[in-house]
Amino acid sequence: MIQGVRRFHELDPEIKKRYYTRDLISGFFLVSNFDLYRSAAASWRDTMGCVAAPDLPPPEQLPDATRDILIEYSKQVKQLSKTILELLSEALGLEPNRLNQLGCGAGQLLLGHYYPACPEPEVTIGVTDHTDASFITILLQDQIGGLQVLHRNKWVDVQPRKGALVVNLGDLLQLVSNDKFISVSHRVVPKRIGPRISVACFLRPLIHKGDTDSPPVYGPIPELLSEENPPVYVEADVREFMRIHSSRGLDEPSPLQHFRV
Ligand SMILES: O=C(O)CCC(=O)C(=O)O
Ligand SMILES: [Fe+2]
Repeated sequence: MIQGVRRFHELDPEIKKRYYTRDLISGFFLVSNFDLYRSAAASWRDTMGCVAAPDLPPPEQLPDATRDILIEYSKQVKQLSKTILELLSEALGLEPNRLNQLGCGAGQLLLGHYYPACPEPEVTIGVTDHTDASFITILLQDQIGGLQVLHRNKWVDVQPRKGALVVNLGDLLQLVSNDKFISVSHRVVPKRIGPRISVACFLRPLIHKGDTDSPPVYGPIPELLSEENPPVYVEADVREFMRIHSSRGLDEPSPLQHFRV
């Protein structure tokens, strides 16, 4: 998959520009800095991607350079996401199927990032400090490194390991778990060597027009609430949640705070 993402980003710009758009919903896209002019700094990366669940775009809309592997990878990630959501349900003391039934993996967005080698890493940011809006994000990274998570107020490197995936907990999981799980702040620092390739699959509810008749609303899962554990969030319309998420700079506070009690 890493090679497939690299192949696409290293295509002739004349071919790539067919896919360049700021519409990240309708088909396969290439984008650079979706939050340009909203974040304080631009990110040192380009991103390709598409919605991968409920359905990938039709195969003929996917570029040759990445089509077959994208279809295969997305199939595998869908299976894995079911298992991870089962494990997280159990970790919360819920029925194993609870998070899958809630539709936590029903919508998926797959992104393939390309961080070029950077001549001045001291004054550049790969991607700024943020939490993901997803329930969880399944992340594949190559061996270059640069991903960091905030742990006890210190930035800690997430060392690449061959064959390993990183799973980030996102804001929507924090909301439905009523703060039992906390979404992780992370960022990517650029390197003099590169390119660095990563592939992020965001597990989200169904949010696009036509996906569902009524807007999905998510709040703290009732089984997790009690007198000692009252809800700390109100119910959130996820379209509103995502609208807030994508209309701000990635470096601004997460949409979660809008829904705190
Ligand atoms: O490139 C990475 O390792 C992280 C990407 C990321 O944080 C994101 O896409 O939200
Ligand atoms: Fe992220």
